[in-house]
Amino acid sequence: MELPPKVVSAMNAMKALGLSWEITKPVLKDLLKVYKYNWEHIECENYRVLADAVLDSLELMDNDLKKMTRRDDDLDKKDDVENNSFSGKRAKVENDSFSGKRAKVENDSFSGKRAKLENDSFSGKRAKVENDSFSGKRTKVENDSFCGKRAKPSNDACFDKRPSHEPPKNEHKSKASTTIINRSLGDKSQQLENPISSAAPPRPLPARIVGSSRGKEIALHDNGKNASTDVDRSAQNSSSIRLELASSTSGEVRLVILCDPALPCPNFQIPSMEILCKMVEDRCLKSYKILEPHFSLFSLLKEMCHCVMELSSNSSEKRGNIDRFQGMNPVFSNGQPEYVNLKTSSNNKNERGKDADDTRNSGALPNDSLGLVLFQPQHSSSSKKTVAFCDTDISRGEENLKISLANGPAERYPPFHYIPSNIVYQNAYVNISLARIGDEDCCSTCSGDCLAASIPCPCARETGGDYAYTSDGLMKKEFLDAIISMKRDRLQKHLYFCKDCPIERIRNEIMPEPCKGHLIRKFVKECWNKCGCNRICGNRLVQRGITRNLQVFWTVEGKGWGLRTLENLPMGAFICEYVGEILTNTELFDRQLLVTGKMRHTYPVLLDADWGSEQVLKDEEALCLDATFYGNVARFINHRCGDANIVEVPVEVETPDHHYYHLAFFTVRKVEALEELTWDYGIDFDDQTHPIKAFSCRCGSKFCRYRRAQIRKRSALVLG
Ligand SMILES: C[S@@+](CC[C@H](N)C(=O)[O-])C[C@H]1O[C@@H](n2cnc3c(N)ncnc32)[C@H](O)[C@@H]1O
Repeated sequence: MELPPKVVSAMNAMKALGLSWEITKPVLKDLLKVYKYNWEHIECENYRVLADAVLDSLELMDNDLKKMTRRDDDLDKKDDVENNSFSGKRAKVENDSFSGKRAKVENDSFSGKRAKLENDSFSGKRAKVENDSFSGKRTKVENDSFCGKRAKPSNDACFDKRPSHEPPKNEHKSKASTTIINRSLGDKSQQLENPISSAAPPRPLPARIVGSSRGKEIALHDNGKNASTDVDRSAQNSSSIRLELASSTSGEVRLVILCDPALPCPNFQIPSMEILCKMVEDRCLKSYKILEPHFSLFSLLKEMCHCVMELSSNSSEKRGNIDRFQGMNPVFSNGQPEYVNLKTSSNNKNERGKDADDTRNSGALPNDSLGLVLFQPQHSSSSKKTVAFCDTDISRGEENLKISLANGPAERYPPFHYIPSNIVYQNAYVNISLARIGDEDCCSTCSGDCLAASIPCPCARETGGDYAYTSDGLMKKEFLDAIISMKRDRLQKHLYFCKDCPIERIRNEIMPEPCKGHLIRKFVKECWNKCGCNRICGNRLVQRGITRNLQVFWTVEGKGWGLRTLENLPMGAFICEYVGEILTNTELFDRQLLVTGKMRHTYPVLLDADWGSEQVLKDEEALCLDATFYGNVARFINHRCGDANIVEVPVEVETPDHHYYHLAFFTVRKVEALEELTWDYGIDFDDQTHPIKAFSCRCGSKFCRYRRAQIRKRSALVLG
């Protein structure tokens, strides 16, 4: 029978990742069921959800095989073996592939915290958490993904896959969450644990706006005195993060976000309100194409409050109360539950006459506030969290333009010294002297703008007799294309192999391995001080520094900080140079040995053009740039496999040799404002010998090499 085109496309996409039809088919089948045959979810991000689900199923098969082996050895656990025979496990693998996938999607969108947030053990969720005993998050998510919308009996059936003798590991944790509630809400907890619905019928729409796009359920409650008790229990039962909206007849409206602390999630961090808002706003913009320029989550929440008031009291008189709704405050935590206070009182005093901000530290909610409450899970209460509200220039005036920092966790902002141009650390030999620049390497007879002259000057020699830049200050397409194709073809032909490779020498002085090859680079040569042209000559671009509006921001994919543009960029636009300390490779190697604990290196770059063309390069001539301690904005550029939107171009400015040069980033396509700028670091994720341990790539590209490497590894484990 001929397969539907959508199925064929999905299969082909998986095949391209090395995943066979046999492995993909059952997973896809289940995914379609879960998503009610809505292909949109499955197709987005080049079938990312499907790829994750298949990967998870492979992993589970692998785990199951391992478990089986262990169990085979253990005669006392005969029942276990029966429960987990390969065929019996099949259903489990398929189911888990979904839950795994679902967890992944949500992790992706909430930078690792989602899986945590997703678990709902607040008040009425006790039974559910008790069921959740199979293996932490996964089983819990399985429930949500598979059975969340079903009637209770089938819900329970989902959990029955757990061997009956396994203890309910998380039972005690649901108690912990209750403790938090009581502690956090004080006398309000009872109201929130037994929420009572509004006099008006539950309104699914506002709930959807705030929390549904990833399948989150939101309970809309009213804890007012005159309300009835027909809460939307189904939503409550299947929810994992809840936003409670409570209003009273006295005009108080409170928004409460409840996160479950029940399951261990060492990386759980409460996001800053500003980041949270930004993220939701970005999503809204993306999903709903909201064009209103002043759209903000807070306005939306405020609107929600208005609606609650209007619906619950049938009166618009109380709007005044909410109109005094104020902006959020930065949140600082010292182990207390964190919340942001949306004050109803214009003088910021609560009814006890205390400054409302003080309640941040008391752990109690002010009685007269609109509290947007973020509960901090108990297990991470000791970790210090700060929220950065920086509207600052991270370059401290060193660049032509301010480089802003969008809000993010302040404690995660790296301690480094901003420098606008490279600086020699110690032993690197960088010979910058006018004497080394011959007549053929400069244009001393030029004047004004070289690009305006009818014949290209000697400085264009390096780029084949034509300038690499257009008169608009962009890199020419042909030049960009050549650079990109050389980078892509690295395995084919564009590599130099040293006789005596400085890198291999450092790794093993006595028995160095053969050189792994160095990329042959296509250089740009800019006019410089010995040239007759002026400073605004079109062949001086990189040396004039940053001219685009850039911003460092906290990525949602879990990549840490990243760099984005605040303006639309055409193809070929210069972004910035990679600036850092100029080190010899030995110095870099020594540094890496010294790095301890949580200290992380940025990815250093080797200035390795032409190494292979030299006989033997002395250590002090084989250079690299390290931006860990001293660097510029480029240290925030994250990696993307294959289809990054910027590319690094070697640029010769002060020296005619290729030991030391500048590495400048140019866009390879149009980039829209607010898009992250990414660069392919050229990492080989299979290379275990690289001095810097590769990270788990979360670039999200369909060309992701890390993902492929993982697939290869797992397939090898499972299949052979
Ligand atoms: C040059 S820094 C980039 C800025 C970095 N994200 C930060 O917060 O400072 C390189 C580091 O960022 C992280 N990173 C970059 N690209 C990544 C990706 N695609 N996936 C996951 N982590 C990434 C890795 O920890 C890497 O070592």
